[in-house]
Amino acid sequence: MIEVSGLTKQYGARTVVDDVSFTLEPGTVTGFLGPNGAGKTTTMRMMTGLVPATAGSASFDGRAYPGLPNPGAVVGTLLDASAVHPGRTGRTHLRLLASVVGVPAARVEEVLGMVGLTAAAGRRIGGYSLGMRQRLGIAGALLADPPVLVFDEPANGLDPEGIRWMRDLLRGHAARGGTVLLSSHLLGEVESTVDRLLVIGAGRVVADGPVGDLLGGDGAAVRATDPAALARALETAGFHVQHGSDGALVAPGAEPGQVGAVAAAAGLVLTDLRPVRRGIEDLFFQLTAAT
Ligand SMILES: Nc1ncnc2c1ncn2[C@@H]1O[C@H](COP(=O)(O)OP(=O)(O)OP(=O)(O)O)[C@@H](O)[C@H]1O
Repeated sequence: MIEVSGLTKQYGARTVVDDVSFTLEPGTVTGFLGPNGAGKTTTMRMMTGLVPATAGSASFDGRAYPGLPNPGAVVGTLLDASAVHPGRTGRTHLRLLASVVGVPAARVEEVLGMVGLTAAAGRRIGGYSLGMRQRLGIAGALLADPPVLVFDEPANGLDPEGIRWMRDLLRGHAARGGTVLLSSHLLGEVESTVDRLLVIGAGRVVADGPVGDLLGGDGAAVRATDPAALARALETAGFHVQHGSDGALVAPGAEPGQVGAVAAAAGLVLTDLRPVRRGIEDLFFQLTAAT
């Protein structure tokens, strides 16, 4: 288990991470979400000893990262994918890392295959695309098959296929009992990957809980062949009805099943029915307005 307790970082008079505490359980993927500058990277860097904390602590099964005998075998980090020597090939870079974390060179070929870089392994990193650099960074994090992965904005530069691949990788890791923390400023990027959201704003944790609880159904959007009749039926059934900008009707607070039942009872034909979920931006503004 990972325990972060009261982590705080001040740069001069500015507190950029303010008393951040959370725990991460094995078998889960946690999304660390917040807008640019919220303090995600700084928190992750403090957790992994890259920057000293002004106050507070982070421990991995009871030990601080710098105190781990072989940190790379416990925590795989993706914290700055550009911090690699551009003149080296991907393979050389990983072989150097492998010697640091104490894994055989054969493992380099395995992780190159896992991240889809086998064909590009002999090329210089300077010629890699951003997505390829991300994949190389992920390969490095996976080298020692660590139980914990701490990834900062891993979707950066990845195309939709790459994002799907990463989701499978991280979900697979958690399914095998691993612990994953991944940051993003876009909910859509991580929504289907994570079990839990940890939302940070202006250096403080503003929400922490299962995705469904934080972003649960907030209403239903519906289209019908006779929208006016549907609007009347919904209002008669006690739902408030709004006209969405895209022509759909929106019933705040309604479950799609309730809307479907009203339509069925009124003999109306629906052409589209889906839950409306508030985005991270709405959630974020609501949470920060409340604090
Ligand atoms: N070395 C530093 N010196 C001074 N201020 C810093 C330093 N590093 C980060 N900050 C500031 O700390 C705040 C939090 O930055 P951080 O990179 O942790 O945010 P973030 O949530 O990761 O944002 P992003 O999504 O933009 O990466 C920002 O205002 C940033 O300017």
